[in-house]
Amino acid sequence: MSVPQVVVHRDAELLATAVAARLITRIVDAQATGAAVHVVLTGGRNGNALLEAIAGSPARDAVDWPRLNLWWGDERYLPDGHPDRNHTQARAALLDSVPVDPARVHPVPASDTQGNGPEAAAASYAEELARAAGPGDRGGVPSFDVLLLGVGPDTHVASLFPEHPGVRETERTVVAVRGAPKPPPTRISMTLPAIRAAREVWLLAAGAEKAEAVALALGGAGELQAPAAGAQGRRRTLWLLDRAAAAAIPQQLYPPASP
Ligand SMILES: O=C1O[C@H](COP(=O)(O)O)[C@@H](O)[C@H](O)[C@H]1O
Repeated sequence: MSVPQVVVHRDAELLATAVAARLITRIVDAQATGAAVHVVLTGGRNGNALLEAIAGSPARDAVDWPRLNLWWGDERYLPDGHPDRNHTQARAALLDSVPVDPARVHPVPASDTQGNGPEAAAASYAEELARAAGPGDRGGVPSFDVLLLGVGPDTHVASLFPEHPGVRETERTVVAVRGAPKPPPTRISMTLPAIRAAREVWLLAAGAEKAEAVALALGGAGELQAPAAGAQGRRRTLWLLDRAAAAAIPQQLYPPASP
């Protein structure tokens, strides 16, 4: 696993703009190799702000959208089109305005399309991921090029909450989450093993309400107490923060040249 690297931007708006530029470049470079590129999206404020920033960037046209494979790290178990679904929010922020191929966009099943409960929806998403995995991929998921995660104020990532059963999962790639402390209580989430199969994991956090969580996760907490601490990419783990969210991180992690 990779050692976390921290990048700090002035504020939430610049964070979204800078990460949008970074992600567009990363996708364009990966697509230039001819390989299938897989990106895992996140919900939440920073995830949606990033998608809006991509939508507003002229460089978005450099992405070969029909060839891009998109997944979600977690989802709220709600009917298709519900405004609180991460998929619905991603469509509004970006996906409805770029020429993605619906066959390559992989939303987590919704409660009305997969009405047999969140456990069945999680199993179905795990199967979909396994079908997309190539012979060289590990752990029953495609080798995600970039897996994005928002960091919650309690250190949750995807829908893996501190001390919840989901964060203890070591085998399955996707689990149902019941009784989540953040509404809605019923969710579907990729697990830490699936997250750690990604080549690059990028964690996003902005705002003073995230400062304690970021400091805890980067300060040596265990993943049960702070799930964000367990989110690491095979090649790269990037913590992309604004100044307010970075305010309490250990001094030695603060990048020296941050503006
Ligand atoms: O509920 C969720 O929360 C996290 C963090 O969201 P934020 O608004 O605090 O940034 C998000 O990453 C996750 O996808 C979402 O389902």
